[in-house]
Amino acid sequence: MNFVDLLSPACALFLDFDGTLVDIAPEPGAVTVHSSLVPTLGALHQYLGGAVAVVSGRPIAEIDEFLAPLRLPTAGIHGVERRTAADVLVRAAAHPLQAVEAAAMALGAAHPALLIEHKQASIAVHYRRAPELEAVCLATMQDAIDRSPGLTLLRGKMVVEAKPGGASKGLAIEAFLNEPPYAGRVPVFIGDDVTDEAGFSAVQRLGGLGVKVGEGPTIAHQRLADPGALRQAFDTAMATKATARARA
Ligand SMILES: O=P(O)(O)OC[C@H]1O[C@H](O[C@H]2O[C@H](CO)[C@@H](O)[C@H](O)[C@H]2O)[C@H](O)[C@@H](O)[C@@H]1O
Repeated sequence: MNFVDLLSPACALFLDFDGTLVDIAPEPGAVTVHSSLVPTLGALHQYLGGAVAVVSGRPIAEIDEFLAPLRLPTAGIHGVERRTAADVLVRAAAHPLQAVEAAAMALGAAHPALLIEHKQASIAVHYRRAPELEAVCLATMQDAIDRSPGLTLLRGKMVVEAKPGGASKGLAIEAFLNEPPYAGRVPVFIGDDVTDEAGFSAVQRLGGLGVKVGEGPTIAHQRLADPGALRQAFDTAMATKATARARA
């Protein structure tokens, strides 16, 4: 892929976090932010006139902590919350989590290898340390979701999550694209997980490009090997643009 061509000032760039900007780690708190990432994202944000946003399954507050001191426009919890470029926080309707919370806590108590993540509007059960528990996690969460109006099941990398049904990464990207400075630009979304397919679908329907990071089936039209390849491509693109500007 030629990121130098892709990253023109006419594009709006939407970025997933885990598995895309950072490598997957054994647990959510253990990810490492590469030293070049924050300066590179800052340079991209400036180069694209502010038309960059993170679109993550994590809460916005966690993304802010990982990327500090950079504070980008961000959609969190798969689009349930969204901080616009004008710094306005928009939240989708919340739905009662008691049934899924109780089911997840009982599951965690029965199987200490599971990690239960509370994200205000959603509950995630991570089974990375016990992959053999996938089926029981899936069945238990689906049963609790069936008793929880408004919630839907989302699967990700070694995780099953109950989240509000009215939000998705695709809808979050479309909302950004209705606002400045994203409106009228060619959208590019880069992600790695099944949860990112809704984002690929949205940008490609709107004439843009989806870029899948890593292996696995996807509807994205382009692919990169891993987060390291993406960071390298960004660094190369920014260096090339800087050289071109210096020569002009
Ligand atoms: O949409 P993303 O920004 O990619 O976030 C997706 C989920 O990422 C986190 O879980 C995943 O990454 C962990 C750290 O690498 C890994 O241990 C876990 O197995 C993955 O599922 C995060 O904890 C979730 O809340 C996000 O939804």
